[in-house]
Amino acid sequence: MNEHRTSSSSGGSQLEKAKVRLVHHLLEVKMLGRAIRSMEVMVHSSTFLLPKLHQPANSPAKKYALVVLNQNLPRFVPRLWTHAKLRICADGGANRIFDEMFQMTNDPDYESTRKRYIPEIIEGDMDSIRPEVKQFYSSQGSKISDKSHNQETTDLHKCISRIHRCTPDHEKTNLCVLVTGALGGRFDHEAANINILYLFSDMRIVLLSDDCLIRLLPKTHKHEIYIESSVEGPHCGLFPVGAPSGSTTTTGLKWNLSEAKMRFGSMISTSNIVHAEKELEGTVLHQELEGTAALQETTPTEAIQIPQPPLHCFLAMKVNDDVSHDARRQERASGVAKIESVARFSAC
Ligand SMILES: Nc1ncnc2c1ncn2[C@@H]1O[C@H](COP(=O)(O)OP(=O)(O)OP(=O)(O)O)[C@@H](O)[C@H]1O
Ligand SMILES: Cc1ncc(C[n+]2csc(CCO)c2C)c(N)n1
Repeated sequence: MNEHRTSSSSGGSQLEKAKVRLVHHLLEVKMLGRAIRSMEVMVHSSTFLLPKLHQPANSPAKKYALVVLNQNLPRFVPRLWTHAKLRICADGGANRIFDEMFQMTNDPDYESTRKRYIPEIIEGDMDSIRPEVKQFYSSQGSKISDKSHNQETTDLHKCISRIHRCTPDHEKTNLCVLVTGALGGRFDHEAANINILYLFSDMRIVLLSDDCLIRLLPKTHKHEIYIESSVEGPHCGLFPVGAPSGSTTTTGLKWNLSEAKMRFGSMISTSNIVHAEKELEGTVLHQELEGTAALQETTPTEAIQIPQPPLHCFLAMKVNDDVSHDARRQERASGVAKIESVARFSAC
């Protein structure tokens, strides 16, 4: 009898515990939904890849800073160079500008081409820039920022630190830092370059190569990403690096996610395709991640706390030639894709 009572009361308490867990879970879902709805939208676009002629007249004025890394220059560098407000070469990136701009601009006059492309700053540990290149740019007025004493951070890190330091907070959101040659080379460099997106998540940084661009979708916002279908896509991927994305919902992709969990070691979205023909104006991806602080504010009990703040997700987008801009524009309709994602840590 006693035994029976014990097991039944323990069964009862198990049921109670399950109920409490369920209530907590429902509360958590409700709060996450509320957190998503209250987030501001961050708009992204890659119009910097387009020739000036094709840039939308009414797009909001964005300032670009260009950082050139020590890798083959992507074909659109001359265009980015012309429109950037600031140009920084990361150490050996200066060799690339010195050596490769002729071929890119098809200008037979070497001397005058060189003198047209002078970076404002060359920043780094100076172990890759050639002495004659350093001498040339120094004589043309470039600031040489020699950080050879610092072997703790990469040259890209040093460049972005400088931009971060020199940009007032209220201007950070209106500045886009384009980093060329960041992808497709040595994997340790590529991974370190991606890490920069996370280290400086309050800045808009786009890593670029001839084939791909990567941008962070910060956890603080919802995101609308207008895809320039003439020069980017249709392939794309979403990567929750460092932390799981607990619930991601997308529209406008061929393989949409519906409250899907993404994490490394499980499902991630790769080889996805922008597939937004049904919608009309540019492709938009929404991704939303909430932080611990927001949850703690609204959490009625200690039990539903997220153990660590979730991290951000990044979006990788295929980049294409823009030679047949008009043809391609007709071929692939622009559209709107949305991604909503909530990062959540589960106990497992
Ligand atoms: N193969 C590559 N792939 C991706 N990024 C690169 C590659 N090579 C250089 N970079 C980027 O360009 C920046 C400047 O390159 P540079 O060769 O001057 O760097 P470094 O610090 O001397 O590199 P290393 O590790 O070879 O000593 C690096 O900080 C890195 O961000
Ligand atoms: C844990 C650790 N790993 C590697 C390096 C080496 N390192 C990192 S960035 C950099 C500069 C490259 O220009 C160098 C040499 C370090 N310092 N600490």
